[in-house]
Amino acid sequence: MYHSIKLTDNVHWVGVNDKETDLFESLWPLPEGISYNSYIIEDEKVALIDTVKINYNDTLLSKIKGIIGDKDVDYLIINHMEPDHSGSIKSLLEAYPDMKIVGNKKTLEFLEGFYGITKNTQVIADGDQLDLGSRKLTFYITPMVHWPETMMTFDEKEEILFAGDAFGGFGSLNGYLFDDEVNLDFFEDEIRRYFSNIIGKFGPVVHKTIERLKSELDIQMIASTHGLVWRENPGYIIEEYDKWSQQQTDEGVVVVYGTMYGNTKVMAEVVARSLSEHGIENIELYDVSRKDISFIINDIWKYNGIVLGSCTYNNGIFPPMEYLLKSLETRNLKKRVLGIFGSYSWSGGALDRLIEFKDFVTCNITEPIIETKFSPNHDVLEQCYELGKNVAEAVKVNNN
Ligand SMILES: Cc1cc2nc3c(=O)[nH]c(=O)nc-3n(C[C@H](O)[C@H](O)[C@H](O)COP(=O)(O)O)c2cc1C
Repeated sequence: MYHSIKLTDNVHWVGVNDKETDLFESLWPLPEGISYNSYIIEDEKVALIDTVKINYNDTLLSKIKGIIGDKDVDYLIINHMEPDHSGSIKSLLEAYPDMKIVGNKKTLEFLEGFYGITKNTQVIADGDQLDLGSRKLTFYITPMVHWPETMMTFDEKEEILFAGDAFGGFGSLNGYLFDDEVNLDFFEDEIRRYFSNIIGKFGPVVHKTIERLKSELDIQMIASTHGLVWRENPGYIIEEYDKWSQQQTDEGVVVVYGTMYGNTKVMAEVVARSLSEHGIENIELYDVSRKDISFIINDIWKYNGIVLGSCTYNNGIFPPMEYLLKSLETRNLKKRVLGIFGSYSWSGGALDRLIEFKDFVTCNITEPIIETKFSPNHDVLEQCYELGKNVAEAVKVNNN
């Protein structure tokens, strides 16, 4: 069939592209869509690995039939129960009533909780194998590489790792599927945006899992539930994920400001100019109200410096900046050079919250910490310039 794609003679991608959903998890913009990847292995037994979002059930079924015709699907392996991958389970059971659903203990708890399915199940433990005839599949339980039930499935014969959400990214598959079929520039950004926003919080677990995979498996191909299949250079995406999981960064600074009437913006622009004058080539300057937070977090995951400035709003920090701070605290931000500054006109509040943030995250604070009452005067702007200079020097030293 033309609309499924061969990974190998007996392994096919039967996933779908979603260009209709605007916000992934109702949070993260999808300007270039996303794919939900499902794979079918046609051996003596037929196994399907993960399904797709409920809206695409018919497309998935027609792709499956295009490969196996009237044969049955014997096993459905669930690496991840999030509804964008488990949405078609009920439809598949209707089409293939004898199909066995394979998952770990937690998977089955989620299967019953979400879909009321308790029959046709086969529970596996870490390291268990499933014999499909000419090949065996081995299961690796990888809790919290995104959810508690997540696992990975390794095809011993073809050395393909079906990795669940790990190694996935945003961006639909526009005709291409494999890493060697595209220019990776776009994908590198969209995969990092996916990692930093969706998986970033679980970095230490991801790192441990990668260490285990590297030591136990010889991986020829990585087939994730989102985005590209890595067949030319699976090592590339493993190393990128590992780097991000440990918050290793490149030299550069992200300056983010929250402003209503522009005073805080003036301060941010002086900091940015000073960064540039002091040799920093990668500078991102964002108005926190106007740039979606997922793109800001993506850049923060890329670079080793951050400068955050905010106006005061109702005795506290400006609400969009609070959202960013909370998001970074949740992701256990560390190893960054950090600069902060605030503005107010009577009670203050923004800088207090930024100081609380500085104490929460494991980053190196760079002096001066600046606060202005009303519009920034000459002295304040001089301090902003000083902050830019000091941050520039610190990120050059601190490039990890
Ligand atoms: C709606 C609103 C609420 C504010 N609430 C406070 C406040 O609670 N305490 C305070 O010290 N300043 C408050 N301010 C003043 C601003 O924080 C201050 O003027 C700041 O310099 C504005 O920066 P901006 O020009 O970057 O928006 C408020 C201003 C506005 C417009």
